[in-house]
Amino acid sequence: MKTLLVVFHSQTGGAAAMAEAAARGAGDEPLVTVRLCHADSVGPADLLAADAYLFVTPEYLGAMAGRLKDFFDRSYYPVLDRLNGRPYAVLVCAGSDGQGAARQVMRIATGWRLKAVAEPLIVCTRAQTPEAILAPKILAADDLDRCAEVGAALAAGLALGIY
Ligand SMILES: Cc1cc2nc3c(=O)[nH]c(=O)nc-3n(C[C@H](O)[C@H](O)[C@H](O)COP(=O)(O)O)c2cc1C
Repeated sequence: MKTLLVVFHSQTGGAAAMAEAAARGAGDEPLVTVRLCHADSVGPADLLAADAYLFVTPEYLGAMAGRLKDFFDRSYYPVLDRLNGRPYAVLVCAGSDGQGAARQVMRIATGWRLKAVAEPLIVCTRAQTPEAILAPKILAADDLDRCAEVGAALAAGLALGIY
């Protein structure tokens, strides 16, 4: 049995919905156990115990969410050189951009020598006003389907041992 660790943070629900959709997609693969975890609740031991990773974050101020960054800050050196070659993907929920957050996560993953198995998937909510940005997010079904596909592809590759 292989384990896929999905690590996320979310404030208004968008990234949480993306993480849940990806976990659901991955969950269809019987040979893979999926752990869906908030970034605050996981650390180095959880990374070492998993075989693949999905990092899911909102973009805040051009960067990944601070709570996901804290997870990386706590975990980076304890697992350095111990995750080499394991597969991962990044999902970002953004208002209108998302590239900065994706780039930051990928840079850390490169330091860990993880292997990207997909381009970062960015879902934009198009929220522009303070009220819209702070409102709970309901994502479109096709965007959630795309998240589920990333989870399913990662889990299938893991089960088949192709990474
Ligand atoms: C403090 C703050 C900063 C934000 N900065 C950006 C940004 O730099 N780029 C962007 O595209 N969206 C930005 N947004 C919009 C969020 O990425 C968007 O609302 C997203 O849905 C947040 O994910 P969540 O629903 O999981 O909390 C920002 C939102 C907040 C609250």
